[in-house]
Parts: sequence; C-alpha cells; structure tokens
Amino acid sequence: MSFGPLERLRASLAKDESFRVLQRLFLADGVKHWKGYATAFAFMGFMALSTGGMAWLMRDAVNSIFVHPTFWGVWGVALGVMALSVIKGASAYGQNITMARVGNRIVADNQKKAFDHLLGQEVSFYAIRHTAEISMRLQAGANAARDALNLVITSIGRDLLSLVVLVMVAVIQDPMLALVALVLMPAAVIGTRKLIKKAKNIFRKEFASGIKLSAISLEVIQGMRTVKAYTLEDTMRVRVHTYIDDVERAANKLVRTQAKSSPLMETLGGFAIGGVILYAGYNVMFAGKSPGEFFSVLTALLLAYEPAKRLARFNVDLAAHVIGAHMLFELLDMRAPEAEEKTLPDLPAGPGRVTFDQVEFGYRDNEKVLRGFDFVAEPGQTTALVGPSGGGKSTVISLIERFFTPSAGTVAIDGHDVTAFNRQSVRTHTALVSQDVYLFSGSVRENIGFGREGATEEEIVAAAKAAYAHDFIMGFEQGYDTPVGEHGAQLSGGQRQRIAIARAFLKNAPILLLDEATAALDSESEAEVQKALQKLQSSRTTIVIAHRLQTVVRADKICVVEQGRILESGRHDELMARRGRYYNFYQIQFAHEGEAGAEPQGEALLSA
Ligand SMILES: Nc1ncnc2c1ncn2[C@@H]1O[C@H](COP(=O)(O)OP(=O)(O)OP(=O)(O)O)[C@@H](O)[C@H]1O
Repeated sequence: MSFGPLERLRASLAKDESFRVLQRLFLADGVKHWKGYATAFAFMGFMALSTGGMAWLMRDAVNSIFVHPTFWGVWGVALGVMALSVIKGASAYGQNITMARVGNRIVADNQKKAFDHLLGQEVSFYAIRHTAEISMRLQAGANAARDALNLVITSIGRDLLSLVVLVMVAVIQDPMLALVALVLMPAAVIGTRKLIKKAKNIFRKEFASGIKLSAISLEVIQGMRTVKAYTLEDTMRVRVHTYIDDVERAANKLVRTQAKSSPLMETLGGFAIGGVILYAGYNVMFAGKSPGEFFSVLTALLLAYEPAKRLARFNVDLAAHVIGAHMLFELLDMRAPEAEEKTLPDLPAGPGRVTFDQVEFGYRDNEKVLRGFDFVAEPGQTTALVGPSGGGKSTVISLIERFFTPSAGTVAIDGHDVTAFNRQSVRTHTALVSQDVYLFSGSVRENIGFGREGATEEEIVAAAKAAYAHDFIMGFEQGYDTPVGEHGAQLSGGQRQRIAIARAFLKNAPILLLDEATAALDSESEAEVQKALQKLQSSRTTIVIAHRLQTVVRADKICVVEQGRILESGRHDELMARRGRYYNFYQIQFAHEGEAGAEPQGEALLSA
C-alpha cells in the first residue's frame, strides 16, 4: 500500500490534536445535537442525585436501625431508597436511549458527509488509496467520532456529576472523613497519564494493521480464482496470518496498557476505604460519634468508586476514539476538486466535436504519456485509435472524460476547453464503454437503467435490443430482473459488455467513447453490435479504441497512436497505400492470411 496510514497518523496527530479533534467534534456534531445531549444530561443529573440520595439515606438507615430504632424510620428509609432506585433506573434508561439515538445520528451524518466528499474526489484519488483504507476511515472513523463524543458527555454528565454529588454528601456528613478519602483521588488520575501516550501509539498501530489486514484479505477474496489457479493458497495464508498476528499483538498490548489503570485504582481505592474505616472507627469508638455518618461516607465512597475508576481511565479510552475520529477528519479535509468546481458553468450543448491541441499529460512527474497530442474527432464520424499497448489510447479517452487534466495544451468539445466547465456537465456529453466493464449488484434492468435516470421500460428494452443483449436477457428465467451478481460475476464477459453497451446507448450522449468495447464478443455478436453502432454513429461523434483491426477498417479516420503521439492518420485504404506504421501493423496482424490487403479476419493483437 502506498499510503502508509501509520506514518500519516503519527505525523498529523500532534500533541494537542486530541483537544482539536474534540473541539471540532463538539462544534460540528455536539452543537447540532445539543437538545439530545441536554436531555441526556438531565437524565444523568437525576442519576447522580439519586445515587447521592442513596448514600445520604445510609446515615438515617443505620441510625434508625441501630442508634434510635423506630418502626416508621426504617420504613421511611427503605421506601426512600426504593423510590431513588426507580428514579435512577428510569434515568439510566432515558440516558442510554437518548445517547444511542444521538450517537447513531452522528455516525449516519458523518458517513453521509464523508461519502459525499468521496464522490467529489478525482479518479486519481482512488488510484493511490486502497479501498480498505477508505472504507475503514468511513466506518471506524464515524463510529469513533460518536464514541468520543459519548465518552466525553457520559464522563462529565454521569461520572463527574455522580462523583461531585457523592463527594458533597461525604463532605456534608463528615468533612474530615471525606478529606481522608479524597487525598488519594488525584493520585489515581495522575497515575494513568503515562498510560495515555502508550495507548495512543498502540491504537495507531492497531488501526494501521487493521487497514492492511482488511486490504490484503479483500484482495485475496476478490482474486480467489487467480489464487486457486496458481495454487497461491499457502503464500496468501502466510501473508494474511502475519497481519492477523500483528492485529492480535496490538490488541493484547492495548489490553495490557488499559488494564494497568485497574490495579492502580483498586489499590488506591482500597487505601481510601481503609483510611476511612480507621479514622471513622476511631471516632465512633473513642469520640462518641454516631455510626450513621460513617456508613453514609463509606457508601458514598463505594458508590464513587466506579465513576472515579472510569474517570481515571477516561483519557486512555478517549485516545482510541480521538485517533479514529481523526482518521475521518483527515478524509473530510482532503480537497475534493470535483465537488469544489460545481460553481463552474455547464458545457453548452453541441454536436460533440472533440479536439486535442498540443496536449501534454503524464500520470507521474517526468513521465509523459501524451506529448504534443493533436487530434480531431468529427461529429457524425467514427474515429479509431489504434497502436501498440501502452501508447496512450485509453489516456486520450480519460482526458475527454476529464478523469485527468492535461499539464499543457487544450482538450475541447465544440471549441470549448473542457477544464472551464464542471466535470459532471462534460460527462453528460459522453457515453463511455471501457475495457473493464463495471456492473453494480442489482438486476440487469437496473444496470442498463443507470445509463439515464428515469428511462422507461421500453427505452431500456430498445437499448438492450440495439446492443444485441435482449435475446440473452430473455433467455434468463427472470429476464430483466436477473441479478448480475457482485461486479456482474454471474454473467459472461461478453454479456457484461453488451449490458454496458446498452447502458451507453440508453445515455444517448453526443459523444460515444468505446475503449475495446466489443473485444469480449464473439464474431457474430460483434457484427450485430457494429451494425447498431453504425446506426448510432450517424448522429454522433464516435471514438473507438480497438486492437482488432477488423473493428476499425470502416472507420472514417484511423489514428495510429504510439508513444503519446499520432504517427499517422487517414482512412484504411489511405493508410495501407502509405505503407507506413499502420501497414506494418496490418501485415503483422494478418500475416497468417498470406497476402497483405486481404479482408481482416484474424484476431491477433496489435503488439508491435
Ligand atoms: N492510472 C495510471 N497511473 C499511472 N500510469 C498509468 C495509469 N494509467 C495508464 N498509465 C500508463 O500510461 C501509459 C499509457 O497507458 P494507456 O492505458 O493510455 O495505453 P493504451 O494505449 O490504452 O494501452 P492498451 O492498448 O494496453 O490499453 C502506460 O505506460 C501506462 O502504464
């Protein structure tokens, strides 16, 4: 993976980043849901007060049983505790439900926001990032954003409030007694600080290993046929197991680090209770104090124990969520060039004349793929691009689609430089059938229907007929409702291609871009599709890339593309007469036919 998520996280998650991530979370999501959080907070307040009330009642419980036993006193205290427990139970329920609903909304909002942002990214964004990393940021990142907010709210609302109320109860009952216990509290919190840094590092490692694991397992599953065909099971097993072991190791390390806060708190908590028993026992036995206060403080302490423990671990737990939320924010902060240019005007409608003027382009610095590329594709004509593999033919189509932007020169449609218009409007002028047909899980009908929103059943069927797909679709038991499977896996290569052609026909755009669009068809289907294409071509600009010369001999213009330039162009006969590069290709491709100039029948590739 070229991305190196661990390195990026380490570099960007600076010391005060936790604070900034939290601040952003609160401003972006917390404020928006303030009503939900206020409700949850109110429930937590009730929880804290009822908990404090219980501790308070312990004094009366002990005194009314042991010191001044009265019938009504015992009843009063018992009913009081029951009433408080009902309030506490109801508040806990209310708080959980409210927090969960707000939390789920935050996850959904963030996922929508992140997904919309992904739609606005350029094609090149996806070329350098693994699907697993993007989906991890989308899933785990949104969950972490919710968990970070919830942790902060519950820590303040439930734990801190409970602690404050309980401490107040203890202080009111016996200030000295409370003091003895409270001295040890800050020590526990300070003790966990060292653990936080360690936990953050481990979290980062766990995330990075998790991304790698899901990336490699996704690849292996998707490439299972290749794995099996080349008996790569053992190689892949070793690879995947290594990553699983890494994740396991990080998880174990994390648990060890987190668990370190427990003995600290247990010990210090025990010391606090021991101190209270010593001091209070001495007071009750020798200073004549009532045991009620002692029990009340002890109960307050015991009840304070859990929230205090959680608060001491607060920072350690928060570290994980902050790192996750940071991953989501990183995704949201990346520029989304396609979304940003929505303000650019729409490309005006026109016949669809495509021109390239001295276009330079490279995917990598210092590696030019197109060099001074000049090219014209006229409306109503078919222009074919032929030439050796890697010459830059598909790149020409990518530039017309504005998947990439030239570094110099101009790509224009009807004389308008495409970079001056928003990409969506440029793409409404084009219908693309590329080498790798991509079908989405769903029915045949849906997949053809993606060509044009709101297309009628008749239009879909007409497009399928034109693409020579109707007959095989009707051969399926479920007809147009037949599921195509993941990436169209339940169809043959030729069937997938015909569905993609039907989709492009349905789009009915002025510029038709066919990149090896009929390569997977048998000769008979190809001849039929070619006939349909010829009908369509009369009213639009068609640009065809083909390795099989059979598909292009009738083109209005054939351009030979090699090393990012057009070497020669013209009609088949003209190029043959010129006896140049095209003539050579032709000779090589049809060498087995014996004589040059014979009608092409072979399917050899142009691989000179
Ligand atoms: N996304 C990409 N990132 C980096 N380099 C790329 C990318 N796509 C293509 N290239 C490189 O650009 C060059 C031209 O590729 P292109 O796909 O345009 O060639 P082509 O003529 O269509 O080849 P083919 O006939 O094999 O499909 C090749 O050297 C290829 O390695």
